[in-house]
Amino acid sequence: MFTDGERLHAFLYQTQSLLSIRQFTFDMNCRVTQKFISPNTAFVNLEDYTSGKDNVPIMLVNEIDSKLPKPFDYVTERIPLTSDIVMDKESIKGCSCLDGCIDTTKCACWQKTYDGIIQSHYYEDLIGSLKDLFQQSIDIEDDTIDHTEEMRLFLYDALSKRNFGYKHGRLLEKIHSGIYECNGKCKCDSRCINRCVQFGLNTLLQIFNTSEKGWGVRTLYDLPAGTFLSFYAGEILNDEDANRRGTEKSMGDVYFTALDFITSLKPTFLQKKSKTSQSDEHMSMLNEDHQLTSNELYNLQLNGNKQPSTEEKHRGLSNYDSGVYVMDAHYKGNVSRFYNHSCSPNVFVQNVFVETWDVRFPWVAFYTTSSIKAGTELVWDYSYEVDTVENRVLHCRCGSDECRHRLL
Ligand SMILES: C[S@@+](CC[C@H](N)C(=O)[O-])C[C@H]1O[C@@H](n2cnc3c(N)ncnc32)[C@H](O)[C@@H]1O
Repeated sequence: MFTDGERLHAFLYQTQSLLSIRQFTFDMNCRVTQKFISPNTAFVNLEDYTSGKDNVPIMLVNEIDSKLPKPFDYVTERIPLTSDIVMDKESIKGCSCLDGCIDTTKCACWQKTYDGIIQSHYYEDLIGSLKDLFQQSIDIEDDTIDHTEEMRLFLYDALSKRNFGYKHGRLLEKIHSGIYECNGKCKCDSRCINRCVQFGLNTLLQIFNTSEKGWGVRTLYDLPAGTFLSFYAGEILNDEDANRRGTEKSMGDVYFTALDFITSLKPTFLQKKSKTSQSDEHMSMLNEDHQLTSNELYNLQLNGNKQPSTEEKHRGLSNYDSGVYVMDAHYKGNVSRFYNHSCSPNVFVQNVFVETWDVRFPWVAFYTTSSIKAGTELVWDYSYEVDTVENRVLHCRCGSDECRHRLL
């Protein structure tokens, strides 16, 4: 009997168990064996909508009528639409850990995640106060000593104690500056604690007809907080193709998700622009949890060619073109294309880097914000900006008490 995650992980690691810590929970409210059974009659009931293409079967039920979703190719990858979309997979580095990356302060991949936090404007206050603490702990009288490396290690240690990143296979807090998982160049193996999204789907989900919002996704079992659900699979489009598809009536931007991690890393760049400038407005619409609308994309394209700021150069962001890429799951996609919006979401989005550290191409991964009961719909906040798309109004039907009433 294990009462804490550390001991359980050590046991699984040492015994080279095929079980993963992600298959366990210490959340006593989670009834792990009790499957959700809908009381309604189903007109359609498919055991595996993916036809074996995903890691685990995904059921589909329709309790409203006998329709199915419009056909599309079920894929479990991210597929560049055109040959000009090339990810930089060369500059990725691996760690040399042999302990399953338990000591996160020594793992090069965790350090990459920590470095992102240290440099990100989101964590300015936290990092500032940690740096103050460090200053207080050293001998400031002797200014001949360079404390840079010592401070770096101090910050890594402090961040690891605050549980940034995966904890026993769960992600309890979003990391705005991205997560860098261990990868194919690392010495660690699949038992490493810094690998999650790369294993793909492993929870049992069900696609169902919500009636007011079209198809949606619910969980068939209770899920603890921070559980990884799935990542957004589909086609990667450049801005030109996204514009074309987004404005075509037969396609539209319904299944678009912006890969706008770069824009979320550019605070200096945004702040430097005049508040009233048109480009500023368009850039500020793009936060990292944002499903891109075609108009926004068009405007971004018009205003997107800027000189890199000092911060961009510092973080190596200027190594890449300034294009914003979009994931489109209209023709090719996975279960993630069916997650609906809610103004009180129970799912959050995390940018994760797996086989590439190219900041233009993070994996858009979905995790639970809190523990969720079997049968509950899984919903995230699309963060659309109302009135940004001409002649388009989309009323929100999330039903939450905090509903903002309009999606667009
Ligand atoms: C990414 S798709 C989600 C899956 C979609 N329901 C389906 O049937 O394929 C986004 C679309 O779902 C609908 N939708 C999602 N959340 C909604 C909400 N809270 N209120 C109204 N419609 C919603 C809207 O039509 C939106 O354009």
